[in-house]
Amino acid sequence: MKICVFGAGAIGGLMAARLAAKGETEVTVIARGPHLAAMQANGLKLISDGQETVVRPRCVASAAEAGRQDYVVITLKAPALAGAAAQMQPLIGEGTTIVSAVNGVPWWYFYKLAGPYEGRRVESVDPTGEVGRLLPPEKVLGCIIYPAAEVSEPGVIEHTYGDRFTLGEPDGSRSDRAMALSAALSAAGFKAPVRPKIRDEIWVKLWGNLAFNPLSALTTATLDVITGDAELRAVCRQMMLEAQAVAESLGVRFAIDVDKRIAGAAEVGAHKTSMLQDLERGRPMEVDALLGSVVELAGITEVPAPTCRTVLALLRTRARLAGCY
Ligand SMILES: NC(=O)C1=CN([C@@H]2O[C@H](COP(=O)(O)OP(=O)(O)OC[C@H]3O[C@@H](n4cnc5c(N)ncnc54)[C@H](OP(=O)(O)O)[C@@H]3O)[C@@H](O)[C@H]2O)C=CC1
Ligand SMILES: CC(C)(CO)C(=O)C(=O)O
Repeated sequence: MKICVFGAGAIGGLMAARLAAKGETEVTVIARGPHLAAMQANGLKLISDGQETVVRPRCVASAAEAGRQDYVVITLKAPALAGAAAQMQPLIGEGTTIVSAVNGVPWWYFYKLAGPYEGRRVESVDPTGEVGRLLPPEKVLGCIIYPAAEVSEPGVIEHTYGDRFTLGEPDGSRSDRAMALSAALSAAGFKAPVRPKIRDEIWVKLWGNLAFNPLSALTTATLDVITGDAELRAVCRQMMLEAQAVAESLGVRFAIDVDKRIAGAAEVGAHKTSMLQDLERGRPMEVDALLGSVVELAGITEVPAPTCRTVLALLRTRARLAGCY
């Protein structure tokens, strides 16, 4: 099985390192800059549970060098997707499965979503339609990322939490391609269940990101401060309730309630959200995938989302002024 991880930073590096260590799949990573150079020179180092492992997957700069793949796992930050979709074309053939492992509302969200919105485009993440054209939804397998990791120095991935990558077909089927990838990830030491309602899980993950990440970027507060402050917590809760109404109008069912989700985030403690980290490092922020898309879906479904809209306006300006949007 040929698996290419496109954008093998923290999450992609973690996945690639464990797959390569298992040795049952042919793993290629596509990365760039000093991180790629370090992996090519010294291998990919994974630090996890106090253990260091160095593996040597094929590390290349371009899809042309990697060639056709059985699976292309996209682990880019959301703002990089539209620009990178064209670069991925040499990886994609008739039998290729594209695994979308990017936080937020994905470009394929409305593909095979039974109901009045089937086939619509999510403009916030696919503004021109190019992403959907170059990465056709019928090739896509959804993936929710639960682990946490970071590139602590070029070529080195520090894995801090979690080992689950939930998979799911847009139509909910237990397809051969989903089961085969699940088996490969499980053999590499991850939990990789194939779920019938992948959009329900997208929303539970997104629920936290759409509220905590923007508020942390606006206030510079860590998760413990946001969830511990009555006023900020109320803003988060209101955003999450608005988002829940949007999602439910699209057929999503939440397995937990909003207060349980907030309590879960509070347990993470003094964590700087990824959006705050991106802001501090001057990197593109996942504004549209995490919140712009939710406000767009609120418009499509005609569900009022005034708090989400207000926070989005503030966040866009904050991100623009920092050169991160
Ligand atoms: N890290 C985490 O703990 C978690 C991350 N996620 C989500 O996972 C996704 C991936 O995040 P994460 O792994 O942290 O991101 P990273 O920034 O660590 O990894 C993305 C990598 O892709 C590279 N890249 C970007 N564009 C290209 C390109 N055109 N060609 C080759 N390489 C490219 C980046 O290089 P460069 O650095 O040069 O831009 C970077 O190395 C995001 O949606 C994130 O929100 C979800 C849960 C936890
Ligand atoms: C804040 C947290 C833990 C949940 O919203 C997260 O996933 C992030 O930092 O992006």
